[in-house]
Amino acid sequence: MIYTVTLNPAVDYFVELDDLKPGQVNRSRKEHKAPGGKGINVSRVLKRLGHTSQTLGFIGGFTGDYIINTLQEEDITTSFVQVHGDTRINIKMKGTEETELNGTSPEITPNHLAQLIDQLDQLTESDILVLAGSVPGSLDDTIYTEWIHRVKKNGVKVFLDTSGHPLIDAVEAAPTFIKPNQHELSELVGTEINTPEEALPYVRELTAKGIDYVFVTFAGDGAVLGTKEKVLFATTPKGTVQNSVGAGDSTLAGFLAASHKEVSLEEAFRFAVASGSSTAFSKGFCELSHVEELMEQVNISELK
Ligand SMILES: Nc1ncnc2c1ncn2[C@@H]1O[C@H](COP(=O)(O)OP(=O)(O)OP(=O)(O)O)[C@@H](O)[C@H]1O
Ligand SMILES: O=P(O)(O)OC[C@@]1(O)O[C@H](CO)[C@@H](O)[C@@H]1O
Repeated sequence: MIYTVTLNPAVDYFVELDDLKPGQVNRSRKEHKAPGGKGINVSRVLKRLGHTSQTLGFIGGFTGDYIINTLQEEDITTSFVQVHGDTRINIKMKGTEETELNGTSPEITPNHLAQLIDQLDQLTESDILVLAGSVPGSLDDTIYTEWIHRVKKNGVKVFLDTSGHPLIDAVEAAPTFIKPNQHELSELVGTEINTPEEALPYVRELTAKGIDYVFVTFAGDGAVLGTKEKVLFATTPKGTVQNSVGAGDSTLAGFLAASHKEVSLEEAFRFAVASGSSTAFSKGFCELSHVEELMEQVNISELK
């Protein structure tokens, strides 16, 4: 079973406006809401791609109820730990540019934390654990690192998608998979990375630490996937970006979905990139038929 952990879920509130004018009353043209948070997005995309998963993490209040109800309507199993405050609301504004305002997490107590750790301790070597998103302020930045060490003892494979200190710390614990974007990789290695070629030596360093898959995305400028054996480059399909929220989560979900079918590394890479782009070119998340269509535009080569 695939388990996704979202420590800090969100109701994503999408607002479309002509232009965002700071310091003025702005009025939206259109709005909608959706359950959000990186692990939850991975579960929702997996479902669209025909795979089941279970969502874990902390949730609370009326916003939490909305997330749970919507996921259950989509036939996704939820096993969140209930906390006392309200799950945050993240505002995603689309004017001439995309602007995001992500909220803070409700407080997570030691008791809540212990409940989630109990769930993680049930996982076994046939399970995959996705740890995705920011770490709430009431938890330690090293939490992903501790959990990677803990569940690896039981043979669990860990897919990690986070940024900043939690990522810098966790690479030393060698998760199975990481998916930094170009900026997150730059922060991780302490050097600005502008091109896939510049990423190559750092991707090699990371795989040498024992990370099986290092997947670096460059938005519409391609992606890099490194393993111990080789480092691949993929072009991204061309199209009009409608919404980049969840594109990276769709890439991760696409890679998981393809890997479950035991296809070649190249095919899994192609499917993952097409999944990310399908979401970027859609109002919501990707659809399988669109992903398959876009795969034809993804060209893979080896970086040397
Ligand atoms: N302009 C674009 N054209 C084509 N595909 C895109 C574009 N932007 C994003 N994508 C797709 O989404 C994937 C992830 O994009 P990106 O590098 O922005 O990651 P991210 O920052 O993790 O995403 P997110 O916006 O979800 O946080 C890319 O590998 C690509 O497949
Ligand atoms: O604040 P975090 O946890 O880093 O990111 C949260 C978030 O921006 O990530 C998802 C898109 O990847 C959204 O659904 C959500 O609002």
